[in-house]
Amino acid sequence: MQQSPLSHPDPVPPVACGSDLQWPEAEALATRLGATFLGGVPARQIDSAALVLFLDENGLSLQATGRKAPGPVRSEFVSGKAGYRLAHGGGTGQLIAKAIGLKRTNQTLHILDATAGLGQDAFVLAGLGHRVTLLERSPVIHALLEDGLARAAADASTAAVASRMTLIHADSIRWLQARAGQPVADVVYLDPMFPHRDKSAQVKKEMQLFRPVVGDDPDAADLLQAALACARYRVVVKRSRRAPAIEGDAPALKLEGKSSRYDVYPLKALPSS
Ligand SMILES: C[S@@+](CC[C@H](N)C(=O)[O-])C[C@H]1O[C@@H](n2cnc3c(N)ncnc32)[C@H](O)[C@@H]1O
Repeated sequence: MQQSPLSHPDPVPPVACGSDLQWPEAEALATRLGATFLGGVPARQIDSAALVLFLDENGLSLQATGRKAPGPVRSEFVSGKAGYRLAHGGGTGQLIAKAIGLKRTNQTLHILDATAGLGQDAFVLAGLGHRVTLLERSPVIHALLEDGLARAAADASTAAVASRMTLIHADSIRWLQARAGQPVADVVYLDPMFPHRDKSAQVKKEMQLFRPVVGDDPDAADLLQAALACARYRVVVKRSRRAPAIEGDAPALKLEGKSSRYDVYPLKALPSS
């Protein structure tokens, strides 16, 4: 796994663990992140911090502390929504697949997901057979995703999909700018944070914990420009349905779903076979 110095300032919450079993791993993570290590203590009993990274037998999660805190957020591929979608998903009929531009199920591409987050969209794309390189700049979100991918790689139901996903810890703007003019992937996929996103209960809970860690991604316009200089065929941007397009070049195509929209910036026709 590649590491690189980051320019984005991130508030790093303290790290705690569920039992002595996870102690060495949790302590090593705290050292790596430069975070305070709280040892083995239930997250709900920690009053000193608003957020905590908590490692237990279910993996690494971001949790709010205190008794009335919303539930944990983790990168999860084996169970929950991602696992269900992999088993029962809509294949190339899904809006995200249409935005990427697939015409046939046997066509595979190299996709760069430059705003990896918890990896849910990248997992859908890798589930369709694509090779996905994931870039995430927040050390906290990167740690959650790294943990989710490791658990997916160890489970028979998700190992093949996880093997097509490569995670890199980097700021995508700098990473792409360093490669400007050379195609780094067939498609560059972006899903930056937006101040007023979806208000569904699940998204709300995730965002309550996510936003203090990653902020609002105010540099999304720079990211789009950097992506346009590095994609072979197209750049695809996910927005919430009513959000304006990212500032700068206008998308040539907009695909609207129930809550999300995909803005497509084509550069060159995709191969048809
Ligand atoms: C809305 S979340 C992405 C969610 C993701 N699509 C998923 O399915 O889980 C946006 C993420 O992009 C990351 N991000 C934003 N700008 C970035 C950049 N320039 N480089 C790397 N990561 C970036 C943020 O740290 C955040 O984790």
